[in-house]
Amino acid sequence: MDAGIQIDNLSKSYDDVHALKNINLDIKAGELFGIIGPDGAGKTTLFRLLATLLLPDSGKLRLCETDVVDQYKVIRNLLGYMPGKFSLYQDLSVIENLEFFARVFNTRIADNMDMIHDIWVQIEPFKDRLAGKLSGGMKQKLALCCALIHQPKVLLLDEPTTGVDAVSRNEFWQMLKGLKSKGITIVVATPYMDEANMCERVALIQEGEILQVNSPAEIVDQFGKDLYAIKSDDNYQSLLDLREFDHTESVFLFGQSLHYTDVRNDFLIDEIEDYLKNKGRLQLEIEKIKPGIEDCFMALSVKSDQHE
Ligand SMILES: Nc1ncnc2c1ncn2[C@@H]1O[C@H](COP(=O)(O)OP(=O)(O)OP(=O)(O)O)[C@@H](O)[C@H]1O
Repeated sequence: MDAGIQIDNLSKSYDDVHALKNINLDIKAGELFGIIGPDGAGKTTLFRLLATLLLPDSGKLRLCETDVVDQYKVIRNLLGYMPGKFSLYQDLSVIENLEFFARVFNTRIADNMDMIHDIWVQIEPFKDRLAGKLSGGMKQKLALCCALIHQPKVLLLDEPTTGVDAVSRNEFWQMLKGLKSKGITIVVATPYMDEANMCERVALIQEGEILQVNSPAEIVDQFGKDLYAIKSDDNYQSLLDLREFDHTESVFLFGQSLHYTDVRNDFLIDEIEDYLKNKGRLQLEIEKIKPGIEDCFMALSVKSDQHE
């Protein structure tokens, strides 16, 4: 059985909100795939459709060569789903949660220990603690064990690292790489653009539309413009001034600096510096930088808005 996912012309609306607009996506068996987009982009809707919890308005979804709508009972056994919010019973202990999920799938923990062992050993010392009393990182590990206890072929993880500290986030991605080596197809939805680099390929999604599907490295390679980081004594005022600058193609606030592209291919950085100095800016620092996934996302989303 090929554990890939095929999505053809899929649309879903909630009344007048078009949560997914005619999307197409092909995820390969055994891939670690990211669905990357901001809040409200449609990630959860896509996962709920794949997990047989919602029906599409139109389009086809296939998972492990099986139609998700027609054969939803088969799909539920093939799939492990870790929803974004509270998939655990807070007033059951760690072990009781795991036993519960095993029973739902008519299986036993002992029969599936090989699948969860590496993760389970990290939470086993807390097995009698109520799930509600676990730290964010521990809850996430338990939820992952629960989603894996029936040995699914495909694992869907909806924002698994939201609200989790940086160390646990990193550990979590290492765990996913371990699972990938067992041959499971893993699809992770995340609003954190930097997590794209942990995936083999990603789909960038915004307002129900897929902007691009590719490997993170190829997405960055296709940026196609020189990018500059600009800092000054007042970044916000620089942003406003650069929006008025004749040669600005794009300018966004990124943390402690602005990210800027110019419509011209050939120009001197001094021209931007002089322009901002004339506007009264001090302590200017301008340097050419490599684009990240977030820069690519911004550029693609501007293009997509211009098409509408
Ligand atoms: N049950 C619902 N009723 C009405 N609108 C909904 C419902 N669920 C989602 N939406 C809307 O559909 C769009 C997509 O939401 P969805 O939850 O799929 O996005 P998301 O990328 O998972 O974002 P988030 O992380 O905020 O959940 C949003 O505009 C959202 O407000």
